[in-house]
Amino acid sequence: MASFWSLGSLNWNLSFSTSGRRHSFKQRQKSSRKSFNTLQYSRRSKTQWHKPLTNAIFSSHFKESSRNSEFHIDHLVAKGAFGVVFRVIDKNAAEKQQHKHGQQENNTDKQSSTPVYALKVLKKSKIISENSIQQIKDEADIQKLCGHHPFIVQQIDLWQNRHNLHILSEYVPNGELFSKIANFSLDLIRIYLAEIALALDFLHNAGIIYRDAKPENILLSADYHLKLTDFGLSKWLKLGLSTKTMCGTFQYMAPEILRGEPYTHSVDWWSLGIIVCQMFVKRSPDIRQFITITLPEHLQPKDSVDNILHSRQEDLPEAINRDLRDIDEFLPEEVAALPHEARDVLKRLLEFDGQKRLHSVRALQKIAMYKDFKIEAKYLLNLRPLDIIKNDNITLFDGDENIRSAENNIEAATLFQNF
Ligand SMILES: Nc1ncnc2c1ncn2[C@@H]1O[C@H](COP(=O)(O)OP(=O)(O)OP(=O)(O)O)[C@@H](O)[C@H]1O
Repeated sequence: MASFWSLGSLNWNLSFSTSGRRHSFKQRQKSSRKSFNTLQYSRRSKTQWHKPLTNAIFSSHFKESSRNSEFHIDHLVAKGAFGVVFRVIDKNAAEKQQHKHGQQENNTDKQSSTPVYALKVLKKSKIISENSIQQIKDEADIQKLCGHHPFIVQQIDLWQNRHNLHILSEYVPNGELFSKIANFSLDLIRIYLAEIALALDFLHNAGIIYRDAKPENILLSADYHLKLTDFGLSKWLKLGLSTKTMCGTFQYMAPEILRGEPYTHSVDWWSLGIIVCQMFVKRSPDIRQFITITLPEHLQPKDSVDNILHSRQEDLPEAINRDLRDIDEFLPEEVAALPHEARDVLKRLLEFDGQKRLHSVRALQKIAMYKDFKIEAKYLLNLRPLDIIKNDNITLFDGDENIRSAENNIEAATLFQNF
């Protein structure tokens, strides 16, 4: 969870400290409030039902036979806005495996083939009270449709019990992008930028805008390739169309979103530009110099995102533009010392004008950084990021110690029991 802070020298944090949706926020929509009223009405009007009403609300997407008893909770991975993520072990498969290994003494082998998954558990009551029913269904649909992509986390199953929704996904074992790696070489960035670009381009072509690209949602697989997760702010939107709901994580939000203007899929490429800039120089550009966001007094950045979620339209940040004469004014000064192809890619991704911004894999392929390099999944998967990490003397942090602490395991068990 603390990956943001592991990049200690990131000097600007306009994100909002939050116990809720970590640093992300979404403006409440009138339409979803309406659906909540409808829900309350039907709750009153119906006198008898066999299953809890909340089951019916979600049953189109989350099957009603809970699979909770099939899994051991191994440990708590993260706490999110609506619930928690656990690392779980499939009991049956683990038993079969143990049986198979029978007399074998080699513990390492047994462990490496343990059938583990990520289980996201979300509180129905919170989803209903936040008017996020459709959002959670879209999240489930989108991950289901796109999870077969090599750089997107695959969804395995969805179910519910009386109080919670469950999303079972493949477990991505090496944590969030910046919790393991703090220094990135040009060769490593070239691979990682290409992998996330492919994932975003795939989503866009499937008629989805992602809207929450940030290091916390980019996970490192066993062989240190990347996987995009968390479709909580994604929305169905055909390529070429625009939308205007103000949402995202401040530090990664494109200028047009901050200005409250209609925006397109190119906002995801802006966020990618911010992430790439962090990889190159360990700092984010400071958009506050160019867009002054004036929050109402009761909504200062220290406040929880929940406050913003609940705010009325007129309470939302007001953005005032200052003209940008040269992109170098905006980028951190360390960028000037980077090689030409690195500066070039940053300038193209962090183009203030959403229409002029680089916004496709095809365009990315044409720039200097990708000369003699194929931005294709097959090509990338044949590369070995771990070799580059070793060759370029990049330090890997062991983020697992915390996760495996006894305290964490007790907290996980208690949390799960209470769910
Ligand atoms: N499949 C997975 N494998 C390993 N870790 C995961 C997986 N899915 C999620 N996580 C971890 O759990 C964190 C929270 O997951 P996710 O973003 O899906 O939940 P959320 O409730 O939407 O959180 P947030 O409020 O931060 O957006 C991720 O940032 C990541 O560290």
